[in-house]
Amino acid sequence: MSSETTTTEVTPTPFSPKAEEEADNFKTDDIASTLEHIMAMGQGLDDQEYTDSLHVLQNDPNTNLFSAVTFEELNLPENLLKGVYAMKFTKPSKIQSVALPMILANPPENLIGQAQSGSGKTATFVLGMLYRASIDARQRHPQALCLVPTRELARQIMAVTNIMGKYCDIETFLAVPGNDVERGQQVTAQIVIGTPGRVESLIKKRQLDLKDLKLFVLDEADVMIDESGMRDRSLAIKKQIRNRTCQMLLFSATYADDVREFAEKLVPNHNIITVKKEKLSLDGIKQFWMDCKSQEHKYEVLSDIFGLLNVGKSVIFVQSRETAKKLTASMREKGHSVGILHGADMQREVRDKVLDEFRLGTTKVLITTNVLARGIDVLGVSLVVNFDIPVNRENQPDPETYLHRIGRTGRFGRKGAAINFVYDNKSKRDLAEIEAYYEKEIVEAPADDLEELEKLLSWT
Ligand SMILES: Nc1ncnc2c1ncn2[C@@H]1O[C@H](COP(=O)(O)OP(=O)(O)OP(=O)(O)O)[C@@H](O)[C@H]1O
Repeated sequence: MSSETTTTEVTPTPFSPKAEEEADNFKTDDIASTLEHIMAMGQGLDDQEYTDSLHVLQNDPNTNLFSAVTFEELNLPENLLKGVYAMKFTKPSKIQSVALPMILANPPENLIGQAQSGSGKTATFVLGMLYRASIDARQRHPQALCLVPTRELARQIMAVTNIMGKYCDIETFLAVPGNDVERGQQVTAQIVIGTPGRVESLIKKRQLDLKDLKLFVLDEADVMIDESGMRDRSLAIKKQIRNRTCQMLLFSATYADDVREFAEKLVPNHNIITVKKEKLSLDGIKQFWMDCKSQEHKYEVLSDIFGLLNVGKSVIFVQSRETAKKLTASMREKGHSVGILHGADMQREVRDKVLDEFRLGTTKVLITTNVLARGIDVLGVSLVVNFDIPVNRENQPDPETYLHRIGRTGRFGRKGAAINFVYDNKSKRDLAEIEAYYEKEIVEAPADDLEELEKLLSWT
């Protein structure tokens, strides 16, 4: 089966003064348990204008947020329906209404799911996990496991699961480095969400037993099966599942052709939901390119943008941690308050704190690597800057990473913009290839006329 979707325009979501006040009063001392609170707060950030526009989108059959059915009509059990309403969702999106009947089917069905960034895939598989884990919640071992590529995404999905699972009598366990299980003890939680390395190590130490697993989810599935380290670990973990009828769900916004083929071999008797690549770019995200003339001049242009324009929360993507550090130093030297997050050589507590502060709005500009390119859902991100055009290990343009990066804005019908910095023939060629791949025009924006840029970025 296949589903093709498009989106139409809605208005942006300001960070409300009330939420900012709450954010100021909120201390992030206990990082591990604060995320749920922050995300629950985030649910209240939207204004009436957004809600009205969302209503329009969810009733327009041409959008990826449309659904012909209500959550009630999807036959969700009462406790899950209450969980959905705790998230303040009123109507399912297209992926939710198409995938949930397969996910909740009995006997369970396998699914390879694709839908645009920010269209509600997380809630789709989280409801699946809560549903399977609730069937016999008295069991004191894992029933559902979700593997993701980064600790940040694991924490986020855990928070969503805990909010949605408020009315289910089940426990969750976050399998990321730093969250240890006492020696001699086993994970008894019914739902486990984590990174492949940590999950594998718990299995090796006999602290995690997957023998009775009923549901195995790979989120950001294309990267989980494409990057050799992740793939090896994910496959080794899958081998530990002895329940032959364990349901498998794969989700991502992108699947390169060869990755999709591999996924199809990996998941037996699967249903598949696909989106054509020309339909993947969201109309709610304006895309621009800016000729910065030289690598060094990119630093000046970025500083000018944040010095002169009043942009909301922004994420700046760079290719390497060295560039992230250099750019952060340069921006701070010029008086900008920016956060930095990268995977390598950064303490995990610091990583958690940096992202929590960005969610709270304490930091408005975050400089990061591809570690935050996928899945991260922070309300109010109105601008993404590709300081470096994304390339793969062979130094070739990487359209999948591009789509995920820009998808940190324009979430669930909101509006946003992405600016791509180019400066030489290679970066221009790489971006042109990405533009051709998605068949969506990327418009030139001037690097030396910020008044004009402000007009281009505006949605009004
Ligand atoms: N039915 C719904 N009604 C209103 N908001 C929703 C609904 N479903 C999801 N959302 C919200 O939409 C936002 C994006 O959802 P989510 O993070 O699940 O997207 P995604 O498809 O997983 O994105 P990505 O491809 O980036 O991983 C979240 O803030 C989520 O709470």
